[in-house]
Amino acid sequence: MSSPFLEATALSCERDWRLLFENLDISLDSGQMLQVSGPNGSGKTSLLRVLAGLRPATSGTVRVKGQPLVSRSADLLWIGHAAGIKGLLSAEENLAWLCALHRPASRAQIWQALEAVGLRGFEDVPCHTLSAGQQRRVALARLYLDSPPLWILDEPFTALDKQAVSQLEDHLAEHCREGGLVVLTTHHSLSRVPDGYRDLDLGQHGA
Ligand SMILES: Nc1ncnc2c1ncn2[C@@H]1O[C@H](COP(=O)(O)OP(=O)(O)OP(=O)(O)O)[C@@H](O)[C@H]1O
Repeated sequence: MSSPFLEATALSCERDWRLLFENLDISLDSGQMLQVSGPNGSGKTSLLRVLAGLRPATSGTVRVKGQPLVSRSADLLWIGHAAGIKGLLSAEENLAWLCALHRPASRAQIWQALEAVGLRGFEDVPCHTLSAGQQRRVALARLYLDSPPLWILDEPFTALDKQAVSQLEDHLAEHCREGGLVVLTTHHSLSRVPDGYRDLDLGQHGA
């Protein structure tokens, strides 16, 4: 039997001597979406960072395709709750830089991705002059470029208007339908979820 794409076993996480969650098991395969929910401070971001290999768990293991997770794994795309873009660079430059680190993209592909997130005409202005929602769209444009199957997204809907929220929901569901996987946190209640949707409430499963 093949291993799940993402498998976390007996995960526990402590921060500042506080136990956020313990003994958490997660198994996720192609087509599935996991929404990590729970109150502020319950450990959602901490869990996502552990699953993305950006911080160690206090105990437990994370495996991707049966292998121990390595930091900067090429199998996953992480977008944190801060837009994570450089204000002095343009939208195009930000994406070119991020893509160069992971999966190179041509100028035409980057412009297409920016168009997909409604940023046509804003490709070459410095990002610090964009609104918060536009800056979020720059970060999310990576979801419209060649990307790994597993997307780990911390509060991706922050600052987006209604139309952009709806578009992103559709895009995430489509990614799952096409065999991708999504792990996300959001306080927004999703109105369209794929068949393989699951919720993990750290308010109930946390420590
Ligand atoms: N860099 C840090 N150093 C120490 N403690 C931290 C750090 N980041 C977060 N924490 C603590 O870990 C706990 C969980 O934080 P986390 O950001 O994972 O929660 P969250 O569920 O994502 O919250 P929110 O819904 O507010 O985004 C909080 O009590 C927080 O104070």
